[in-house]
Amino acid sequence: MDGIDHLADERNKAQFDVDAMKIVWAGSRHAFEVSDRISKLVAADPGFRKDNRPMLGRNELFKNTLRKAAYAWKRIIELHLSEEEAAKLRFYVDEPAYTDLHWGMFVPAIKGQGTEEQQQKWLPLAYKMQIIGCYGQTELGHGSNVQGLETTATFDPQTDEFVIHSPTLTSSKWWPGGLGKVSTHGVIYARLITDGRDHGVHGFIVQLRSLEDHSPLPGITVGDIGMKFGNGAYNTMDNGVLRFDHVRIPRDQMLMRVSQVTREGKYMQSDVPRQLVYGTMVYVRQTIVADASCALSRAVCIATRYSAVRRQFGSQDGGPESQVIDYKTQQNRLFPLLASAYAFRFVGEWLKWLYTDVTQRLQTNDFSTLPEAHACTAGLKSVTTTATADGIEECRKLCGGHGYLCTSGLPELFAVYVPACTYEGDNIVLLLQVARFLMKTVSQLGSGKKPVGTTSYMGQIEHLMQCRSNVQRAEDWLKPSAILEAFESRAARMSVACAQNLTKFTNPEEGFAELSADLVEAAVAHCQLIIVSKFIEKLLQDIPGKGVREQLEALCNIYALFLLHKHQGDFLSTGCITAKQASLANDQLRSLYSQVRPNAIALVDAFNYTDHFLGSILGCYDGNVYPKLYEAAWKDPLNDSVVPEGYHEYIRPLLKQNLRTARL
Ligand SMILES: CCCCCCCCCC/C=C\CCC/C=C/C(=O)SCCNC(=O)CCNC(=O)[C@H](O)C(C)(C)COP(=O)(O)OP(=O)(O)OC[C@H]1O[C@@H](n2cnc3c(N)ncnc32)[C@H](O)[C@@H]1OP(=O)(O)O
Ligand SMILES: Cc1cc2nc3c(=O)[nH]c(=O)nc-3n(C[C@H](O)[C@H](O)[C@H](O)COP(=O)(O)OP(=O)(O)OC[C@H]3O[C@@H](n4cnc5c(N)ncnc54)[C@H](O)[C@@H]3O)c2cc1C
Repeated sequence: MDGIDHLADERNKAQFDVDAMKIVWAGSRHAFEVSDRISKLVAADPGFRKDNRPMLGRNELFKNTLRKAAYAWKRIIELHLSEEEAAKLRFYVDEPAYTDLHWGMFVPAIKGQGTEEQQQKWLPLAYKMQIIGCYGQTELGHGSNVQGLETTATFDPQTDEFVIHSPTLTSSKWWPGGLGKVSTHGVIYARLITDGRDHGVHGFIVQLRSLEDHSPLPGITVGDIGMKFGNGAYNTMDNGVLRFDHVRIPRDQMLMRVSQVTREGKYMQSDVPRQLVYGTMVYVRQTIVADASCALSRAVCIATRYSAVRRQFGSQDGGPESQVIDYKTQQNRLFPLLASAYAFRFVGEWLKWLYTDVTQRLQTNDFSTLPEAHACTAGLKSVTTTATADGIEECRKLCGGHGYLCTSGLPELFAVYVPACTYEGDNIVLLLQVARFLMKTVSQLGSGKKPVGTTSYMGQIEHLMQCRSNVQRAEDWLKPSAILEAFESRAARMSVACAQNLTKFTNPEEGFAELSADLVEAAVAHCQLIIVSKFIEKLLQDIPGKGVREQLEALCNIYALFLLHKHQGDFLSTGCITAKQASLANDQLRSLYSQVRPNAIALVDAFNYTDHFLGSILGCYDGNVYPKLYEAAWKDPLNDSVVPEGYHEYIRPLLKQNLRTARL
């Protein structure tokens, strides 16, 4: 617009090397270079324009998504992009589409649950997009309770086929993304029945539509489930409904890595745990944690830049008013979110490592870390998505009235993001899984079995149950040991209290249900400890770049002390800290805000988001917000005419009638 960087003064205040921080954020120089190159490529291509999304009707919106997905694929082929680059391109195109489920769930389900032979047959077709797949698990009647699914796959030994059937209305598949209008195939979860015996839920590859004319195959009824929350947003996705009427598939389309059905119809289980049928969910939950840091950092980038641009009150002698970012209340809402974005980034990196490690162990039939991987992915998915969804809404409020405009980018981001609290497992249901894992860990403490991994802190249970924090001055809260001890003792004491209360019930399941709210809180405390400790571990690594480590230390302390302040009820009631120490933590938090304030804009610049990806006038790099808002308003279709359509039908007659009444 005017070519001036309105945030230049803010950028000049930075006390650290922003380029070095960009590499820390990206994970490596290589990751940064790929991300930087691909984001610019997408931003420069008018084929990936997205600013009109909230204005489009469903059909137009969906067709536009189909066009973009096909165009993205064309560019991926033309540019010979690697798998990593192609994934980045889809990420920066920034539009939920059937391809998310094809690459994100269908392919991983075949990789994780298919035999070598099945992978060789199906993966090349999927990689070339000669078939398009979805993940068909949830039904109208059951989502969380996977064992409650009703779709059946009955083996017919006469023909060597499975008969896939939806016996009830509630067994209709409901929600799978990409299913409604696009997928040709699906990994469909159904109860396996052989010789009249029900062996529980298994995955099957089922063709849904003709590869010739896209019409549903005989016995298949399929469609979209309808509009979802928000304009644009997740409505680019065709979440679907699907019913089977005795659809026959060959026996070799049951995914048979975990268990097999022989030609004679004999059910056999490999020596791998049956929970591997849930493996795709573990994989996706892990990616959702990394995605949380992307969504939250995006909202925080918008709110931080706008908070530096926006001025309100406080003018002295006719000088400029105060930047709203200088209000302590604004900092107290914004900076913990900034710190959370970094915290989720690092815990996401660690979770990716954990997932890779468990996958490698599975190859060698070492299943020992699977329960922990399940608990960590479930718990961290839950805690990070809840905080991110709440954080995006807080960023909208931090931007005042303008945050409510679609051009702020925040309403759409919120609408797209909130279902992350539900999909891939409802957040409460997942925290209850963590709680079960914790209760099991506590119950084994007396048996001499040493807790490992993320529960290893429970190995010092005697100390954690009686220790008292020795913080005496606000600065003492900057010591990682002080923070870790407080978080470990809080988590341990909450788990032990739940375990003790559970013993009061004769029926453990009844006790678990009765105490479930406390159990969820204990699970949250455990997950927050993981995030804090992974941030602290990150700081033990070599971190090059002037001032980068100091900024990360400040953010780590803000993240931990903000949680401590927010959950001080837990810390106080379990006796881990005193009221005086809680107050000192708050004093330290305020001074950390002052330390971060001059660096705030540079800390969000380090995310390296293009204006195209941010999709926000309030968050634009140059901070030239007002002219852009003013110009965008005039582009609204409602301003195409000065006198609105409908004036003659609805406004003029009203005014005339009021005129007559007034004359009376
Ligand atoms: C502005 C534009 C921006 C654009 C941005 C675009 C972003 C796009 C991002 C897209 C990302 C994603 C797209 C979303 C796609 C969504 C897909 C889905 O939702 S798929 C469906 C997911 N469904 C669920 O998650 C169901 C949840 N339920 C379950 O997982 C289970 O049933 C559970 C965990 C509740 C268990 O229930 P139950 O108690 O019945 O247990 P079981 O008897 O089945 O098993 C008990 C035993 O197994 C252990 N267990 C359970 N799960 C697992 C597992 N996954 N791995 C390992 N072990 C597991 C459990 O702990 C028990 O162990 P035990 O030792 O016996 O105690
Ligand atoms: C946008 C979106 C995309 C999706 N994509 C797919 C897809 O591609 N493929 C697919 O198969 N599915 C998909 N799903 C479905 C999704 O996985 C389920 O909706 C999710 O697992 C939650 O299950 P539910 O809907 O049965 O919720 P419910 O379990 O019915 O939850 C309702 C309420 O009950 C509570 N509750 C349930 N059980 C318990 C319990 N045991 N204890 C305490 N409280 C409980 C929950 O906390 C929640 O508050 C998608 C969903 C959405 C919203």
